[in-house]
Amino acid sequence: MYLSSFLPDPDTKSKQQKVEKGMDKGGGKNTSAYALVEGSDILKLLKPRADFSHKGTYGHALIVAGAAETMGAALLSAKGCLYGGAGLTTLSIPESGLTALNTSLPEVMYLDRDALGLIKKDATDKYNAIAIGPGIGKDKQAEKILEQLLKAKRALILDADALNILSSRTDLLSNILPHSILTPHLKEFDHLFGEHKNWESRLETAVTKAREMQIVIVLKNQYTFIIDEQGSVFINPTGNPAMAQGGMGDVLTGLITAYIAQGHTSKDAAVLACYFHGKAGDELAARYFNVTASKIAMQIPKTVRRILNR
Ligand SMILES: NC(=O)C1=CN([C@@H]2O[C@H](COP(=O)(O)OP(=O)(O)OC[C@H]3O[C@@H](n4cnc5c(N)ncnc54)[C@H](O)[C@@H]3O)[C@@H](O)[C@H]2O)[C@@H](O)CC1
Ligand SMILES: Nc1ncnc2c1ncn2[C@@H]1O[C@H](COP(=O)(O)OP(=O)(O)O)[C@@H](O)[C@H]1O
Repeated sequence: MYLSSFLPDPDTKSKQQKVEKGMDKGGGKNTSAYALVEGSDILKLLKPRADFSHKGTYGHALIVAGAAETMGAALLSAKGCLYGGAGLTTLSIPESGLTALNTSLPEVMYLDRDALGLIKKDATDKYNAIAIGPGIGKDKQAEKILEQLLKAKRALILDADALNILSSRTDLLSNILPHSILTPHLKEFDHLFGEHKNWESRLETAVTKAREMQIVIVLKNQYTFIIDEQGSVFINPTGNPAMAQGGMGDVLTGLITAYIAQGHTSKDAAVLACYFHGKAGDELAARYFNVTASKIAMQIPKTVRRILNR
């Protein structure tokens, strides 16, 4: 299998670049740097829900998301996190979203956005995973919140508007801690790291940046590329065009946050989340012409159960 099968570009030199099946074979020092994620890899990564475990066992996730007009993005991320199995999920949104949160996701806790300004390193210690970005907007207030969270010196999951803010505040890039996860789609990636003529060069930049910054980059597309801190590329084979609807990335961010909260490494959390997100979409697409982001989130526990039962 060649890299070109996973890229939309028709005519790149990547035709010759080999992709190994399975995460064990690819990405290692002496083997191909491109590995196709398989169901068997996922089974090895999943942690069981153990006897005598409780909500504390599965971590506390904080998601900073939403603005008055884009509260939906915040709710979708929280939904992804909840259905992804985090022990506790706290959503930091503007107060105007509180009723919507309590009525649509009663399991999720609320942290007032203004209180977030008071967050110091100690206050973030109680969270096992912190994500910021979906629907927060790009205004000065959103910029300030991002800056403050970066100062808390925690690895973060950075998505959507957090990436857009970073594109215009590149001085903040140096505050991103190792093992943080960036989840750009094509446009967000190019805004952040410069325009690219094709996917192959975009992928090369992603590998360079992931190594340089010691982060994980989830470069979203029909086949999402997960690039780890060593620059190894894991290709996610699940997902389909029925999923091409707004809010899909917000759910993915929540799901990644859930896996980090449950104690996975950044690379494993990204691989698990992308695989199940796409797999849930594939299962739903067998019955529905298009699938909504909410439906994907709610499908996740069924998809995980089915894969474990195999
Ligand atoms: N219910 C809600 O409140 C929703 C809020 N959202 C949030 O709203 C904010 C802005 O989202 P927007 O959709 O306006 O901006 P985006 O930057 O996500 O998309 C802008 C445009 O870029 C193009 N684009 C996106 N992905 C692409 C890809 N993979 N390849 C090629 N072109 C691509 C599309 O034409 C799209 O209209 C984000 O923070 C996002 O999280 C969205 O997630 C949608 C749902
Ligand atoms: N054609 C497709 N095939 C597979 N996955 C897709 C397809 N279209 C979108 N997706 C998935 O949906 C998500 C879209 O993310 P993003 O563009 O950030 O959405 P949004 O900003 O609307 O939440 C990504 O995870 C992407 O892989």
